[in-house]
Amino acid sequence: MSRHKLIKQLDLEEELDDYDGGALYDNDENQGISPEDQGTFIIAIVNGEYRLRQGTIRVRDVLGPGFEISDARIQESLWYYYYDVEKSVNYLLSEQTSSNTKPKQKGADLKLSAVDGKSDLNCRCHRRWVENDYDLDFGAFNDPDVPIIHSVTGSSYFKPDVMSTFFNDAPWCNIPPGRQGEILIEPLYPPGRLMGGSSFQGDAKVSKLAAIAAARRMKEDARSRSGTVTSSVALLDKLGNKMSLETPNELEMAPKAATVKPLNPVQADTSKTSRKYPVRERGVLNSNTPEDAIPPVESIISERKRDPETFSIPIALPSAFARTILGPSFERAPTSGQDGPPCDLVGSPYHFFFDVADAKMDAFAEPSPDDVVLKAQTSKGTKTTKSGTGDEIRAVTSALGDVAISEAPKYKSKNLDVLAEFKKTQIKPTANFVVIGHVDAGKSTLMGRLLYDLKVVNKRTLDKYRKEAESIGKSSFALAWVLDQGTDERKQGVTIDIGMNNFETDKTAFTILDAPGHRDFIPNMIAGASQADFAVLVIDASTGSFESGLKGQTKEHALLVRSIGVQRIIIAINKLDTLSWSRDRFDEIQQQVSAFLTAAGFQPKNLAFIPCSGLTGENIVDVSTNVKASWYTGPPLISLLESSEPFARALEKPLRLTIDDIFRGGVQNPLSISGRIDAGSVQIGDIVITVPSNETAITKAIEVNSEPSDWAVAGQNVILHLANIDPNYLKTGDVICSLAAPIKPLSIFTMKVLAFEHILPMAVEVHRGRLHAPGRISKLAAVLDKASGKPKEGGKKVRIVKPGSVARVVVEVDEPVPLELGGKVVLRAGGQTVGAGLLE
Ligand SMILES: Nc1nc2c(ncn2[C@@H]2O[C@H](COP(=O)(O)OP(=O)(O)OP(=O)(O)O)[C@@H](O)[C@H]2O)c(=O)[nH]1
Repeated sequence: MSRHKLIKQLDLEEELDDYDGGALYDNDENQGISPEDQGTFIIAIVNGEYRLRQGTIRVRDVLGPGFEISDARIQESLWYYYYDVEKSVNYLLSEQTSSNTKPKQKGADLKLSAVDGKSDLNCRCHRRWVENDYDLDFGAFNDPDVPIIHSVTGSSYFKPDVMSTFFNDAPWCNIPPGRQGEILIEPLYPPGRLMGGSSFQGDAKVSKLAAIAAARRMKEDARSRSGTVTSSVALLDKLGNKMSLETPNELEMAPKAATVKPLNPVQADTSKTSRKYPVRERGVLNSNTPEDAIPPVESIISERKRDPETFSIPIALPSAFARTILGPSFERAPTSGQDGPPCDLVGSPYHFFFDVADAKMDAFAEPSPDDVVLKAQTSKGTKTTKSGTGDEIRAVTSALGDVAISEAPKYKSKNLDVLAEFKKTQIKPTANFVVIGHVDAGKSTLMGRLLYDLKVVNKRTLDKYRKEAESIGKSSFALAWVLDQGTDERKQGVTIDIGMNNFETDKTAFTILDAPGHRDFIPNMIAGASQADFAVLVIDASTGSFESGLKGQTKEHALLVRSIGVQRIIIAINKLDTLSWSRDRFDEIQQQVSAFLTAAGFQPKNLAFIPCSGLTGENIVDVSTNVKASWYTGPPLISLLESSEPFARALEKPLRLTIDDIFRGGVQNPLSISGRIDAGSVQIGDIVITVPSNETAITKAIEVNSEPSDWAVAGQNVILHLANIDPNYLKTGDVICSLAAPIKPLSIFTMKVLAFEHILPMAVEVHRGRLHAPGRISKLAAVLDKASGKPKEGGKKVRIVKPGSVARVVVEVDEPVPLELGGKVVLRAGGQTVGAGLLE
């Protein structure tokens, strides 16, 4: 029911007119009220008004016409008794009786002592009455049975001595607003923070982020002071200011340099210390660390030490919680003054840092970095000259002998010749194949069977899947569960995302990319197809299923993989066990599919047909021994897979790796990405750049097929563990490139497209691997001749491209995308694939 309807029902438009809601919402304090809350608020007020009016009428009825009383008085008692008519009447009657017998007295005559509104609630109420010089009804005031008193001005007040019963009649959480303001007690000190103590106020308030930053710095200081790093800011300033991080090896040092911090909080006044440590900011090396943006707690503290008066802030004792957690050092009473930890930090999280840093690590307890250098100079008899640059450098250089930077670069590159390494290792040829086809054609079951028969999956695991599948009434899907690992996939018996698995034969290392067949998950299918070297098209041969599949995703998937660049396709005519291995059916399907695929651009030599049953395992790893299937004399599926051409690795090209997935949160490797290396190579310590965010990252570690490796090359499916990059700059579909030759992201491009549906200038989604970018076809440049690839006669005046035609179109995307010349792209609109092709 809408708000307006409700108000109408109450017939209270008048009340609404009188109510100045606008003024209320103009008030700053109420700017945060949502429209819904405003509605509720208005209704609450209107309801209250309504109940007051109704109550007034009923009270008057009960009191009778002879009882002289104002509406306001009745409504006050109704308000107090929470619209209870009976209580209000009783009260008004008793009030009338007492006012007839007891004299009134002026409030100004009232003498009250100990008026201290901060601590004594009763006195606070008294003070208010005295200050306002209200006329009070002292008869009622002295009567313990009367909880409320009235001034002669008509206002009501609650008696202080009945405060203990003040809320007795009020429902919890629904205390009338008029009774809330009077009992507010201002806190004596600022609200407690994490450890329950006080904290800074006003401008000096420190954010949680600053607290974390302070904690981190303190930890680093503590580490550096324990002797591992004896380098200094001054020394690095002398030498390191001139550091430029143009080369990867130098950049490697950046994080280490940045870990060398000022030795104590006072020194950390960033306005004075010029830090020149280069850090990355959106892919650019510059001299401002992100920490500079965080209000440094040390600088606040040093300010406080210098000018304690400005920062004289009320102090609270540490809370019991803080004392319990942090022990007896927190027991001491807070102090003020310049020495020791800032008094107002006692009991706050920051105090802990001071306890450690100030008490245990006096900033000047050890020689300063400059002292180290001077000592070194003296001990080696070197003289510093004022202007002799060479001497100065020599002095500093000799001092370096005393400076032990114990932290070795963490992700040191072995500077391997990766291509030579690759040639040496004699890795098996690898091949990725995508399994495509209409929904429920039996793709996952077929692959599950293949892995089971190859002993990649053991019997125990399969028995477990069988049991679990049976328990949810999906026993026929047990083999499919080898690939379908998601809970939803298993519950629904439908593949949703690409299922990946690896297996090896004597000749080749394969990666299976099991695509979802359902039309809703075509974008995921595209992601799998774009990583594939060849495809296995699974067709459900059973009656009616083949026909509906051909109209559906059998056709769409085949066209898609072809447009993406797949040239070889194995067609598994599946579920022949349901047709008693009918050769006729097999021949019929082979004929139709062959005609369609050659029309779609596949060469007949690149097509291979096989009759099979994933469920029974016939013709998968071994040739069927079934007599009914004896008409098939060809090889089993595994042999067809092995006979695929080895993937031609683009080893010499710059690194390209499309991010397939991003993993966050591991302790050792907080940020990792997975994907297939399309081109080039990568090794540990390499600096890579992500496109389109243009962020650099260090390759911390590499995994190839779940095994750690120092390097990886094109064609391998890898996990890269990255460092020195904010995960927010990474998303699936982005491309990891070599620093030397990154992709230039495109906002507009021309492509040659095979139309699946009618194409006109229209909004589309651009798909490439996991990349999905909204955009539009802004221009139809020409319709092309399929054979020659040249514009057809009159093909330049094109308004619409028919399905099956090839056209040149201009595509614009909302955000720049990492696409390159020759890149394969799919265009979809309204949940349908409208075309696919390559960038020109
Ligand atoms: N009789 C018979 N049934 C099969 C065969 N292969 C698969 N099935 C059944 O077909 C159903 C679907 O199998 P899936 O392997 O999930 O099919 P899919 O193509 O992977 O399905 P999506 O990935 O969701 O498109 C299951 O009930 C399987 O048991 C087969 O060779 N013979």
